[in-house]
Amino acid sequence: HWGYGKEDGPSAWHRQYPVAKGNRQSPIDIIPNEARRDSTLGPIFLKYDQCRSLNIANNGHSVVVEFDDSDDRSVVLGGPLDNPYRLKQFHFHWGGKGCEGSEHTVAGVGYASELHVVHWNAVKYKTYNDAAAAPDGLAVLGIFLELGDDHRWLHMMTDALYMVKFKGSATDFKGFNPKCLLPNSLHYWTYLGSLTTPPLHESVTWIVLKEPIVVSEKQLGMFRMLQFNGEEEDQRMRMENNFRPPQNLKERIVRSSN
Ligand SMILES: NS(=O)(=O)c1ccc(O)c(NC(=O)NCCCCO)c1
Ligand SMILES: [Zn+2]
Repeated sequence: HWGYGKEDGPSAWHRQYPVAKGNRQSPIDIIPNEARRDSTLGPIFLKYDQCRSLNIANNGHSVVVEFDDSDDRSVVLGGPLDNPYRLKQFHFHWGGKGCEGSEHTVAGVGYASELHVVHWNAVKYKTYNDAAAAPDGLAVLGIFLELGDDHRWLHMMTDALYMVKFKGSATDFKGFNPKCLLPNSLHYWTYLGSLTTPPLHESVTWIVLKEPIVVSEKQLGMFRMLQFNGEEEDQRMRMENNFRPPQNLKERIVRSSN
């Protein structure tokens, strides 16, 4: 199975997932001066007030909070999107102690972590899995995390991490609204890309916010109590450095909101 180690990590994924060498892979290095300011790009709107979080889980690659996506109660719309995309889950990617951990980089500089809020096109596709394999199936909001003071609300999630220490563990996680994890500004870069983990489907319209949120080293350190391995496995592997490095931009341009 794939992972983030020397033998099963990002440089090996192409063997089982040849699309890893495709033309619209993610993440990328975003170069602000080369992004095309596009006046036709409107603001994005995040309609999360009616969202219903269900559970928090360790899937062996990250920690994921899942939402009830049985109707259009919580969606992202506007910006580069032609219709509303339904909120499905959010998860994080992070580094080891003090080293980089984001997936996208900005002019070659990485952040300590990156939050991905995943939405799917339920107007055109019947299921999330169908959407995840379609070129306009997913819209993922990328939010950078930089180190500084404690984040006021992140503790609501990090307090639950001890319940999902091992791969395959999950627990109820109700009443969490990801709006509390957004920065002040919704200015963004957008480009067409892919899932950053296998199966690496080229199905994502990326919307990467320019303004990071701030979390403390202590809070980010809580993520590293998680493990890649299941409880019954004898090899204990701390969950960290679960990020794919930037991929070739190929024939793409990155657009910038105003
Ligand atoms: N990082 S991402 O581009 O935002 C992203 C968004 C949605 C996804 O579905 C995946 N990948 C995924 O689900 N892979 C299946 C195996 C994982 C659980 O076993 C990655
Ligand atoms: Zn991700």
